[in-house]
Amino acid sequence: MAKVLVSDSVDEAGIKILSQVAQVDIKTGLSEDELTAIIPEYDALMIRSGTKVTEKVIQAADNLKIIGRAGVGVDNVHVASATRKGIVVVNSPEGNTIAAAEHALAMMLSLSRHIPDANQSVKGGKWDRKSYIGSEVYKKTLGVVGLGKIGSHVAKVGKAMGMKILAYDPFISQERANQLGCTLVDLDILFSESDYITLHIPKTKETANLINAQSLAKMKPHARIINCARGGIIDEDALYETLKEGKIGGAALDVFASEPLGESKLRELGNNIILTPHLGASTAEAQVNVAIDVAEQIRDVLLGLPARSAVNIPGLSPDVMEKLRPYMRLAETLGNLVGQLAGDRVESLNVKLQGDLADNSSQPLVTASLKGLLSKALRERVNYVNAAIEAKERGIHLVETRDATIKDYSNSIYLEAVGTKGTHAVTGALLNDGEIRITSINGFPVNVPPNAYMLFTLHRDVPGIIGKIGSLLGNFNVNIASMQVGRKIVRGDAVMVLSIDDPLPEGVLPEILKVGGVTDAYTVSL
Ligand SMILES: NC(=O)c1ccc[n+]([C@@H]2O[C@H](COP(=O)([O-])OP(=O)(O)OC[C@H]3O[C@@H](n4cnc5c(N)ncnc54)[C@H](O)[C@@H]3O)[C@@H](O)[C@H]2O)c1
Ligand SMILES: O=C(O)[C@H](O)COP(=O)(O)O
Repeated sequence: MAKVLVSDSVDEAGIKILSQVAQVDIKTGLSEDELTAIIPEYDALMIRSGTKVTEKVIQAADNLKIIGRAGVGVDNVHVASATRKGIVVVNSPEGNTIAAAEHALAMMLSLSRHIPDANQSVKGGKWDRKSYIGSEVYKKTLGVVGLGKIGSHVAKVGKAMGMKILAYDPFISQERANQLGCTLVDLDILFSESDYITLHIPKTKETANLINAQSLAKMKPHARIINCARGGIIDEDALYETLKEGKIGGAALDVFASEPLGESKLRELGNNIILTPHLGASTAEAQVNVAIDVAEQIRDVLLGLPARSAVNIPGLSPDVMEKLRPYMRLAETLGNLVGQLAGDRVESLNVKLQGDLADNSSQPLVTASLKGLLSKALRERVNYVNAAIEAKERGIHLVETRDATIKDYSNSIYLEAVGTKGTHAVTGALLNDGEIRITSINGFPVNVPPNAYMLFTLHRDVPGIIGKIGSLLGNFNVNIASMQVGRKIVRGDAVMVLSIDDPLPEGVLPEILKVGGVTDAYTVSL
């Protein structure tokens, strides 16, 4: 039975789903070394933001097939290492959108009405109504940095509260901004014109310290800034100085450059800052959503099905996947075949998707072809996640072409590879019952199913050759299951495809090559 490690606290609904297909171990609070020591036992890992899945952990994860992040941000996972190792990384892109947006809105209202301090004051025995005069958000300007899922919801609610919404997001269309009633502006304008600024962008190389002393200096003296996105997007030292000197109205932070927040000058500030311990996704509803979403994906991947929200392989809708699944097998088989014919050190692979496969949704067939091609060298180390990266690292030049006009067998895949044994090309298609047929070898038409052991010869189409090869195989006690010859013109060049019951014994291939008229011969195992 597969084993799943759950190393952060996730909702029971997720554990129930995982338990249907796997042994589930819940071990939270592990150090990097502790996690590295036990990870080789596991097929899947389920985490939230607490577990740091470092390169070291991934290196040790020899059986891991999937890392499921019960939430949005995968910045705590070394995704590049996971991809290289063929581990799928999935998340729950929408499960906590509303929770995070509502937390940002709660922060905005808490700042504007001094809720945390007023609460402390009353609990401390006071009845002070003068110190907590607030300000309304109505008719104020809200600047949303990042108009993605969370930013859009914040913008909608802000709009409903009567706020004017400015937005900065270089990747969002004017049309989308118009739909949301937002005015797209550049970051400088957003900072200088907003009364409230809320961040909803990922932490990337570009966004690290995006909000720094210069941007904070552009804010209006009473303006407030909220970060419920990721720590490290605001320079915490610059924010501390700005707040300490009273240059802006306040700040509310749910996320920090280093978490859990240790000793920090931010804790010393007074009532102009609100700090929460990364609570954006912490609602009962969001935790059920993300746990179910991610557990279902882990279950599916363990059962050999695709994941719907993989961050390191393209996600496919179920209907596209349904159409492609049989062709993935075909592409992989043909990749494996052409790779064996082309020999070692394949330099290039041309993948031509024909007929109805010639649309963009068929892209995974290119990956499947690469997986097949590399399977001889990499065996089970290559999969749909790392095939493209492994091919690139080996310097394999990939050419993809599409031709919707080629309709023989209605949908077919043509692969051409160049390797140490020269240029070889194969075409394959599916019969109505889903059976694979190899339909051409090096341009010679054939119609053969793939077989575990096969022998291909290239020869002159002259009388006697087939008989000679047949008796040679007989002498070596090789049993032929099926045989077919493909030729373009009578007495020209031809290809012979033999399916045999066992691997070809040592020494037979050189004997076949000695038969007069045989120009080349290959054994293939599919
Ligand atoms: N505090 C929490 O508990 C919590 C919960 C959920 C999500 N988050 C975080 O909130 C953030 C937003 O999540 P989301 O689901 O809305 O993501 P999303 O991908 O839907 O939206 C992110 C938006 O940021 C934009 N963007 C990217 N780079 C940008 C840049 N340099 N400048 C401006 N805009 C840029 C993108 O175009 C996109 O529209 C993420 O960092 C996520 O990890 C935090
Ligand atoms: O990216 C996210 O989904 C949030 O930061 C939530 O993190 P959490 O799952 O640790 O609460």
